[in-house]
Amino acid sequence: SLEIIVPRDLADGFVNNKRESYKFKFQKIFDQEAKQDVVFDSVAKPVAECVLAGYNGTIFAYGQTGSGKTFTITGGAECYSDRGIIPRTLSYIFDQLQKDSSKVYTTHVSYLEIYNECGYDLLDSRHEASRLEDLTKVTIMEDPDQNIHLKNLSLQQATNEEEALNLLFLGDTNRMIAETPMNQASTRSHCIFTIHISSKEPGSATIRHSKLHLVDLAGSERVAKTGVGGHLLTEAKYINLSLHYLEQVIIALAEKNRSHIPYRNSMMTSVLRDSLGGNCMTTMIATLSIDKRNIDESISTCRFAQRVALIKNEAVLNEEIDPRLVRLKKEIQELKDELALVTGKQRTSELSQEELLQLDELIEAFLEDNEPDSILDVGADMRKIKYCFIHLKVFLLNSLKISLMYLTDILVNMLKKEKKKAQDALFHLNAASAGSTVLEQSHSVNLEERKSPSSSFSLKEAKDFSSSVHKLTLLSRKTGQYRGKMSLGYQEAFEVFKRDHADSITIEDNNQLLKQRFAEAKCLGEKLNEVRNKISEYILASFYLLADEITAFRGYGKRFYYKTMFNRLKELKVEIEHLQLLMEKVMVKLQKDFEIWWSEEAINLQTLSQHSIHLPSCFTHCSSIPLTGDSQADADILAFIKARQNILQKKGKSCQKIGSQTKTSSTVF
Ligand SMILES: Nc1ncnc2c1ncn2[C@@H]1O[C@H](COP(=O)(O)OP(=O)(O)OP(=O)(O)O)[C@@H](O)[C@H]1O
Repeated sequence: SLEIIVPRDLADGFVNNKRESYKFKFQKIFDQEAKQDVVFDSVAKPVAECVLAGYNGTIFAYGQTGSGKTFTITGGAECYSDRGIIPRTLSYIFDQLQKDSSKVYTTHVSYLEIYNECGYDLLDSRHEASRLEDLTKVTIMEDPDQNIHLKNLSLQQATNEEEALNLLFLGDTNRMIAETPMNQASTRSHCIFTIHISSKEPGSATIRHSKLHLVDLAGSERVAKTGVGGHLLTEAKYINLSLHYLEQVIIALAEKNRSHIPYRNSMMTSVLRDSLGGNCMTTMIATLSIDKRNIDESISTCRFAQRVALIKNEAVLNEEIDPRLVRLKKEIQELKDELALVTGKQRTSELSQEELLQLDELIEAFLEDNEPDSILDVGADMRKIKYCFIHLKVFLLNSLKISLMYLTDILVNMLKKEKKKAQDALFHLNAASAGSTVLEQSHSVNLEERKSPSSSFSLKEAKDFSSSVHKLTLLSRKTGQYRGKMSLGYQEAFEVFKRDHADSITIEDNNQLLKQRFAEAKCLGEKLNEVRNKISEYILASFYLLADEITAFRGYGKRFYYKTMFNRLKELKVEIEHLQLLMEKVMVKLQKDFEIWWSEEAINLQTLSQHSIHLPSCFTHCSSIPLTGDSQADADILAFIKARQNILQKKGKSCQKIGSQTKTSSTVF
């Protein structure tokens, strides 16, 4: 349970009644020290398990701006351990899928942003987003059975964790690039990342479909308190309206005997219709900011969460008969009808008892006939032909089995004799030196353990590793485009800006970490190869030395070592890829911040020159700078000089050296 104590002064000021203590009960409460893996294990893992079993699932984060919704759902951009529910869930799901060979799985992801009641596809690869409006618009369609369909929302196939993570980061980057200062995307829009899973047992006609929505809602604060106006007010109204409609849906669902639930009032409630009061395992995460100023928002968040907890969903397995199979069955029936029409006989799928007896006699006669040219003629009936083939196959296998048993007996006897000779020789040798009886314990080593290691885990994966970590991600292509466009002066200014940006420490830290991980991976890769070769030698040796137990035991130890190293290498691969994506993301943010700042500086300088205002004293040496006459280029040059001066002034240092990096340095500009 959670108790919020409102101090008397606050109770008098902001909250109408005089209550000082508000108590709430929840399934689980995490304090601010809670780590992401703990949150994943207790919140997301149970839902992911249900989704893997074929149920729909939703996890949504609700709370005021800055309370940690994005941090919980997506994760922090600074370090690997900060990754949130989405990357951890992807990792868990793909891990489980890999372990289950009883079914064939297909996985897709989609990423939808809802801003001002309009939906946008964050994974639209056909468009390079620089504004939100550039992204493909998604609209809602309803079929006659009142099922919701999202038109234009792309479903991207992801066959493994790496592909899914790339898509997540692509969507996050599109979201970041498309946001404007007026639209701080994370604050003012809702985002829904969905993992779609289909599964089918080989040979079965039933397909299971399930989806997992991971939802990061817009900030839940009330408009009246935020004190915004103009465009922001319109926006805030939309956001508050959609959250208000969400609240209405929740209230309606919690009421007994309510027949109409107002899902259609907003896009978000329409999309989440199944998650709220429908066929879905839904979990809500309420995020609170413990700051004293936010007490009333925290109380209303808790109240909302309490109401949500009252809703009862009914989750059922989503199964359907494979439509291809239905079509094929129909086709078979039509063909059967056609055949009956041509032959004049209606054929059943089974042969009659009488027909089977006749066939057995024919086959027997055929097998007993020593004439090489003899023929087994059963007519143009596929059922009879198949029966003959099966019969002959069984006959052949039985004959083979008998020959093998005979051969094995001979071989086993040979082996026993050879082994006895080797043991006797070793026994005499050992007895002469220490009287050891090591060999007596030999029989427990399982032949299964002597198989080649490559049969239980694939070496190809280890080789793929080195190539995949160097692969260009979708994001680096995006950042590459930016860099390609820069002029020399622009690049120099960007370098100065980057050096002093708050995120430069993150970049540097992650860079160091990446280097360490690369080195570790390289070293592991080399060792892995070495061990692999040793194992092959041992196995070969133990095979030729007719089960020398000591050698095999050593080989087994190496195998275990190999497996541990291989698993570590796999972990490293995921971590390195994640770090690379984090770095790309920070770089995109940095470039974006720089462009905003750069254009602001250029505008400021243009204004200065238009109003014939003299440049400040720090610009006096500018007169020696040759200007080009082109207003845009000159503004760029002057903006850069001013930027450099600004940095130097703030740092209070001489012109030659720009000072050290600080976390708050973004305020410098
Ligand atoms: N548990 C946490 N540990 C460390 N940092 C956190 C934690 N929760 C949030 N933060 C940090 O607090 C800041 C705000 O968090 P976040 O962006 O997740 O809030 P939000 O609720 O999503 O806000 P918005 O409504 O604007 O999207 C971020 O810088 C984030 O890294």
